[in-house]
Amino acid sequence: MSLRAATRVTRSLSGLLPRWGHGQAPPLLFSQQRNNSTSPKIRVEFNPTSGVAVMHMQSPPVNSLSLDFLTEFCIGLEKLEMDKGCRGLIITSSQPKVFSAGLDILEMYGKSPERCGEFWKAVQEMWLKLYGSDMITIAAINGSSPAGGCLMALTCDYRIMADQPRYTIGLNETLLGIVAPFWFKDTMANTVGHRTTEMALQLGLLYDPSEALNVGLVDQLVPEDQILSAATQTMTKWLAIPDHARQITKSMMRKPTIDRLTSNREADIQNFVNFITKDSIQKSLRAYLEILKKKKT
Ligand SMILES: CC/C=C\CCC/C=C/C(=O)SCCNC(=O)CCNC(=O)[C@H](O)C(C)(C)COP(=O)(O)OP(=O)(O)OC[C@H]1O[C@@H](n2cnc3c(N)ncnc32)[C@H](O)[C@@H]1OP(=O)(O)O
Repeated sequence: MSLRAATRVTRSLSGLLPRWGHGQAPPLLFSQQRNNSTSPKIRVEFNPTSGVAVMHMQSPPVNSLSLDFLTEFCIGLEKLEMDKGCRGLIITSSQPKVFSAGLDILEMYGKSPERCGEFWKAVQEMWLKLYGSDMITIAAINGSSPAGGCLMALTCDYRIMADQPRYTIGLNETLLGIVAPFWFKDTMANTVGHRTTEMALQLGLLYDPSEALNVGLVDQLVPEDQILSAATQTMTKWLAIPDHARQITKSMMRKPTIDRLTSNREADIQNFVNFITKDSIQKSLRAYLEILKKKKT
């Protein structure tokens, strides 16, 4: 781990200690309204000539993965998957500085077990659809991408990140006092290997772009204004490979990981619900939300 990554971890961890005593009311009220907007959270541009679609995530402020967002994302993905003319998908963000802030913490804080279960099923669905996609999938990561945002990028076939040192990417769940589930861990280990994953997950490491490139978490760095053209160039290379051969190869590589979740889906939902609704975990999430709020003051 580089010194810069270590410093970031230490800073984040020291801020995570809960600051209220037993029986005290939550010191902050968190808006539950942010994700109720009815404007589309995903915009898809499909070019039938090239066979490539670009999916723009446009859910202000930070493309957090709420139940509504995930539902829209999966519907969009399914439509493209069913369109035989669509061979490639580029995923990017329309929000400044952020690719995706990961799972919407407000979906995990103060919610009923039933609602948490519904939410987790949608997270699983997003991963299963994207990791198992027949399309060539490229993440054009034009901003920070922690936790579930990093998972989404890792789930693609290729990752291009904007070379902007203030952006970070990684599975930082432990910093929130929560645990990346086995299929998050498997997806990362399949990309960067066991040892790097073991250390990154325990420490909740968030890498800057050059560190992410060094460990293989992303495949390429480009100036931010070139990210879509670089993704299109890479896509052209991948499109030159016959679809059936590429798809069978992709499936051969990913099927064991996908099968592990599909055969344990219900247990994984139950495990999430039991874990996330624990008082101690709810306190950690509340502390983290407070930190996000305080950052501004
Ligand atoms: C058994 C298994 C159990 C559990 C498994 C759970 C797995 C969990 C996976 C996850 O993905 S958890 C989410 C992790 N995400 C994060 O840690 C990211 C937190 N956010 C940030 O670090 C930053 O917001 C940023 C993405 C780097 C962007 O920074 P910026 O300065 O541009 O924005 P700001 O921090 O001011 O945020 C704006 C606004 O958005 C709210 N916000 C941010 N992230 C989230 C989020 N993930 N969910 C909900 N809301 C989020 C933030 O509070 C601000 O809100 P406000 O405007 O109302 O103050």
